[in-house]
Amino acid sequence: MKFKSTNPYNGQTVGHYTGLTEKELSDKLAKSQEAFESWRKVSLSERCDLLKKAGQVLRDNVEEYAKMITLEMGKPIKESRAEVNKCALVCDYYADNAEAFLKNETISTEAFKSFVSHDPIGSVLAIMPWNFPFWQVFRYAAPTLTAGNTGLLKHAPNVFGCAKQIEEVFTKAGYPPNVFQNLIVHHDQTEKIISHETVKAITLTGSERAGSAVAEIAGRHIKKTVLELGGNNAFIVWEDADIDQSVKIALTARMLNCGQSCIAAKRFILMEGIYDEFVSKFTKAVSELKAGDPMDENTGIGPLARIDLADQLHEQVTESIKQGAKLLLGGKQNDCYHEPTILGDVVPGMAAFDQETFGPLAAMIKAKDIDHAFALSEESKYGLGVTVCTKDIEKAIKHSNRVSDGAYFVNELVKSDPRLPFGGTKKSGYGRELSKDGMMEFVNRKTVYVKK
Ligand SMILES: O=CCCCC(=O)O
Repeated sequence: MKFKSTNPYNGQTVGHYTGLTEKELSDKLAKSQEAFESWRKVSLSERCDLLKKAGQVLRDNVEEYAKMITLEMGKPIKESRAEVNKCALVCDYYADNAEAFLKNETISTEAFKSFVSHDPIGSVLAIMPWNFPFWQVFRYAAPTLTAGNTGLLKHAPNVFGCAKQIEEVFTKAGYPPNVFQNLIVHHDQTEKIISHETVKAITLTGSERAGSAVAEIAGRHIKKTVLELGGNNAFIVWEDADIDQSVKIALTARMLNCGQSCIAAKRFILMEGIYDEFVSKFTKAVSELKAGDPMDENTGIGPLARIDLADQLHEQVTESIKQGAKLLLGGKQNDCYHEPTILGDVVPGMAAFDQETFGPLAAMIKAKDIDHAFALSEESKYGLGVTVCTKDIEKAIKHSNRVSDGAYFVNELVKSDPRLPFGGTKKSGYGRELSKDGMMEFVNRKTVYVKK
């Protein structure tokens, strides 16, 4: 099978890739198992040294990798560089902390000795999306490989060039062969990979539909999954918030990566008293974003990664307007490009409220008071994260238990950080990435009990 990646900005072909035959795939799976047998015996300090080197390879080649990201999925080049550098950061983080995370945990009992050890489990398959094509892979690979597992990557077909480069990062860093392998495969081959005896667990970042399909197959084979799925984050602005600062945060929260992020703020829930001021300042800020070629240093907003994504966003805009939302800015689509769009007077029942919108569309929603704002925020099947903007920090902290999502950020956009657990609730998935939690997902926390 042949694959092709295409620059969404100009439609030019970026690369051609040949898919693995069934025989090649079986060979790669066998090699992954073989590599695991020796990789698990490599000392932790050596594994950490290699991870540090991987971070250095990323830093040394930031321009080349950032260029591939931008060419394949249209992210503005400055954001692509930031993504590659963040991958280097997550390598450093686990290289520096793996020993502390993986050390035996003593638990006192009546035994002579009792403790929990952290053993690797084998090959972990990652099914990853195109929106942060490097970051999503490194945040799984850094802890998972360092814990002594081997990695298999099934990346999104529109970023197979990135997938190839990621495999090269590990090779250049000096990892033993087959500890990390990129699999150029079609979706149809996924079931075979998941059910193969070599694969012990699966991590997926993607849509609710993909998550459910993968978890179903994995469940049949009693294999663990970590799922990081869609989101419809609320960005709540209280009456007392610093509006200029909130607008600045809101702009990045919604427009980073051209809005193509699960944790992007999508529903802006504004107290009635500040609704007009926030909407007018936010509209001005969004209208000043410079659209254009994502390879251009000054571009703030590029195309969406594929035309079907722009079509889908446009449908959500059109449907919401039919349902009564007011078009305040943008609204037009041209191939993969969709104008940054703001809809006012959005209420539950409209597409822009109920559905995840994966692009530069911001829904402005009025709330009567704080209780109403939290009630609106909770009116979502997703649960990735919520932002609250306010000057009353203590009150905001007190209200953190009103949010059932996986994250609650005050005066900051919901973002991932290697030091903090990352993941969702409800239809946003389960399990945690990053921090110690992320490393614990794919180890056998083994109870050791020793009696004299
Ligand atoms: O679609 C999910 C985006 C996650 C971005 C991040 O981890 O920062």
